[in-house]
Amino acid sequence: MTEPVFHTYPAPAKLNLNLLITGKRDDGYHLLDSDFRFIDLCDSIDIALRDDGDIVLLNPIPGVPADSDLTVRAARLLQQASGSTQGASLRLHKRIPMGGGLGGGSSDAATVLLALNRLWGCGLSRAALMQLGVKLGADVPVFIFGRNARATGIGEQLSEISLPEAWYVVLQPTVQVPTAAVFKEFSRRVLTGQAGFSTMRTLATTPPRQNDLQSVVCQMYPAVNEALSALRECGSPLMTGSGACVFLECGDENQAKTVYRSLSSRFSGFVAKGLAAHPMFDRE
Ligand SMILES: C[C@@](CO)(OP(=O)(O)O)[C@H](O)COP(=O)(O)OP(=O)(O)OC[C@H]1O[C@@H](n2ccc(N)nc2=O)[C@H](O)[C@@H]1O
Ligand SMILES: Nc1ncnc2c1ncn2[C@@H]1O[C@H](COP(=O)(O)OP(=O)(O)O)[C@@H](O)[C@H]1O
Repeated sequence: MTEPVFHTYPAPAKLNLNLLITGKRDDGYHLLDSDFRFIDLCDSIDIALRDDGDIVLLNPIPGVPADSDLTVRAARLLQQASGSTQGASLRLHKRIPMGGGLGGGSSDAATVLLALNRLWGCGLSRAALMQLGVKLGADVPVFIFGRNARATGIGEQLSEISLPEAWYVVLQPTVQVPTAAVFKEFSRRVLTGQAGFSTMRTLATTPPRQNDLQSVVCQMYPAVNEALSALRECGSPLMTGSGACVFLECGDENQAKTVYRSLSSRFSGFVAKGLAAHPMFDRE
């Protein structure tokens, strides 16, 4: 039997540079207005073709059964949608903290869709892959879109944005935040008048450095508040997505490293560079 040939594909993390919650759909999903930026912290996925049609994750994440891993779900969804009879073996190298608001699972799913669409020769357009991706999670389409983007709808309506070079100090409080619980608590606060929906910004407005989920998460998880307070000594930090990670934008790498060094004995985290585009994005 011939040895399988693996190819390796990157799956970058994202930051939400702002996150406004502008409303709620009838199905319970919330409407957002958010600027997504890719950063250079990446998972990577080794993929080899199989001709038996099986989708096999060789190294499941402890606590996440292979069948519920977003990489496996993405591959099976593409098989169904394209009618492909080919399979794949997947090996996942996780570096993006889980439940951190950095979109790791969604990015892994997007990378599998992009890679297998090519390897299986499915020929689905980027738009068709994005429509498939949103079935796996609201964050998946932006990673298939491939450029830093302003997202509206639940995250599936995307327009490219151009962002200056920047480095980010990211602190990772030692909690995993369940996205659904955070949205649920935000919704409860809206219903009881303790919070309100933001207005979608107009094109002319400078994006506010605001995350409407931040105060909810800080109350549920004091560790997130502590990380924000520590970064506030150096600037104006923000939480990404539904947390738990928080970040501070810096204009140059030295500044970011200096800030991180001053906090690294108290917090885990890392310094990341903002990317101009997804590493798999080729401007054809
Ligand atoms: C908040 C954001 C911002 O980028 O990021 P993360 O913190 O997850 O990274 C995303 O909107 C998260 O997207 P994603 O993580 O793919 O969420 P999903 O799996 O689709 O949804 C998980 C649950 O969160 C709630 N949910 C999610 C997205 C949304 N726009 N409205 C919601 O109400 C729903 O209860 C849903 O069942
Ligand atoms: N490949 C994957 N990588 C990470 N998480 C995954 C993956 N597949 C499924 N999950 C599940 O999705 C949850 C949230 O994942 P993640 O994308 O890391 O966080 P967030 O939505 O906060 O950005 C995890 O706790 C895990 O149960």
